[in-house]
Amino acid sequence: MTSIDVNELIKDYGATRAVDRLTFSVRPGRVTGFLGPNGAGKSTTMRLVLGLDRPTGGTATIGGRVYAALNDPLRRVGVLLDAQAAHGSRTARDHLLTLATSNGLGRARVEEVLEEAGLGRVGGRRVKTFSLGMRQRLGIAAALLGDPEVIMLDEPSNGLDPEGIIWVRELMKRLAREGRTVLVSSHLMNETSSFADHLIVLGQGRLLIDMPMQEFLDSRSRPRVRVRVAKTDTPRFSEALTRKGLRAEHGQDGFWTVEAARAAEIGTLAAAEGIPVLQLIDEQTTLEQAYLDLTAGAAEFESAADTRTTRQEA
Ligand SMILES: Nc1ncnc2c1ncn2[C@@H]1O[C@H](COP(=O)(O)OP(=O)(O)OP(=O)(O)O)[C@@H](O)[C@H]1O
Repeated sequence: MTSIDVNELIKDYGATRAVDRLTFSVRPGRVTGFLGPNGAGKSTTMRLVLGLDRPTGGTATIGGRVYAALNDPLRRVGVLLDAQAAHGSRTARDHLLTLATSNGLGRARVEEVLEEAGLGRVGGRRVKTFSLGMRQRLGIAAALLGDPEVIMLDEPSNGLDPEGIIWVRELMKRLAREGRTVLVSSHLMNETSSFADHLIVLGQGRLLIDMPMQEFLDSRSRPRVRVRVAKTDTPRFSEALTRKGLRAEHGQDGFWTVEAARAAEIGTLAAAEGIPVLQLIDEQTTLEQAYLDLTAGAAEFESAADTRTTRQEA
């Protein structure tokens, strides 16, 4: 079985350290989600694994060998890096045929992957007439062409419609069930949690998380309660929460947000104090929020709005 192994990997572009002493393994038989904000180093890491760039330090290997040393690389590793890579004036079928014949693969395999990617009926159309989603499907078809043990997809759901997103999700799960090594990059935590068994998160070129998805879900998704009491009861309620060691914030909308607590606990506490509860809601911190908290500060580019909010809070 073939793993991708990254060991103490470093890549500098001038003064920018894009990848900073990364060490992790991508194992077969599961889908590994590869996440991080813009500029975190995901694409650079993938390019280094594929020998498209030279590391400044460390190693990146596939099945223990650098990509350039693999025999028959298309049959070992399937890659989607840039869906725009196909030549626009070629038909989708010709694009795949060129790849197939230069790698000793037959015409029948081209038809199989066209069908698999839902492009069976448009295989004769020129790529320049394709939507982004269709190009994405073509890129995935090309990645599957050599029936490879290792599949690396950079943002495969980019431009896909909801049906396409479900298709790519089911495809990745199936490839992993077949025992292949599947590495998929994304920006979106919620989306990744729908298909990945394992999670690797980067921030500013460094490894932030390398753990099973379920473990991340269990550790990051905490319960919390939103509760409202009368203004006159606010000081007593605040004291009661503090006595219980609960962390709470009082918002401008009059609600308290109590972290790591459930409605039953807060309702009982208020009742014991004789404080009428006006509203009480169980909440869950969302996965996307947990991910944003994790990568906060590691994002290279923040939107102007985000920066403003941070300043106001500071
Ligand atoms: N060819 C290059 N020359 C100079 N700097 C580069 C080059 N490629 C990447 N970088 C820099 O390396 C860092 C990591 O970029 P990279 O594209 O790997 O991140 P990413 O996680 O894939 O981001 P995104 O989600 O935006 O694709 C960034 O600071 C980027 O500007």
